[in-house]
Amino acid sequence: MMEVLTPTARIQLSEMFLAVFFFHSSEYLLAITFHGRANVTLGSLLISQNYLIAMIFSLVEYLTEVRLFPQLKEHWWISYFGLVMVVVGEIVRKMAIITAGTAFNHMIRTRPDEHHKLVTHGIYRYIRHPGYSGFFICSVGSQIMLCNPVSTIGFAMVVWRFFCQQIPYEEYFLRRFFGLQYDAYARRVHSGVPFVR
Ligand SMILES: C[S@@+](CC[C@H](N)C(=O)[O-])C[C@H]1O[C@@H](n2cnc3c(N)ncnc32)[C@H](O)[C@@H]1O
Repeated sequence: MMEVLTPTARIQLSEMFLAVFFFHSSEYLLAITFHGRANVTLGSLLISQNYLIAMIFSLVEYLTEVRLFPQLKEHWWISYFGLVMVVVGEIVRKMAIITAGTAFNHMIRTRPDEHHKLVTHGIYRYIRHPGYSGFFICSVGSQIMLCNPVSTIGFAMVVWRFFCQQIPYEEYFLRRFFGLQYDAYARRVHSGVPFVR
């Protein structure tokens, strides 16, 4: 397949596959590091059905456009801007996971746990949901990197909408666990996701 692709497409698709591979393998390894092998399932790879559909859609868009409008993919400054977003998003998310440690789990905690402490230091001092913020930047950046206009808008809308629902749900439990301490923290620090206070 690589032979039928333009040199540009080979570079951009390789960057995409590397970014995806790095994202999932590092999420899994960090989950094992903080929670132990016995407590981590393949769910920590964060590959859901909806995610696979989005990735296939993005690939189909890329391959269609590279055939019909090859010039669209030659906007290297746009592509590199997307690459920078992917790297920045990854750094923000990994800083969140490393800072929160065992408090960062892939399933929202709905029951109090004596070992669960409110994290407000490190990157959480500046962003309330750095893990989500990083994911948002990284996923939108991946589509900008591919110069995929439809998927850029689609990913931004779908991921934003997901976090719009996820954050109030997660914070409902955080308020129950940490009460006024969480209220004060939430008043002080922005969520890190656009238009979600
Ligand atoms: C997938 S992690 C995401 C954490 C955070 N929303 C973020 O974006 O960095 C979800 C878990 O983190 C926990 N959590 C979220 N914010 C926290 C904080 N500031 N301190 C401790 N635990 C937190 C929640 O209870 C939930 O079980």
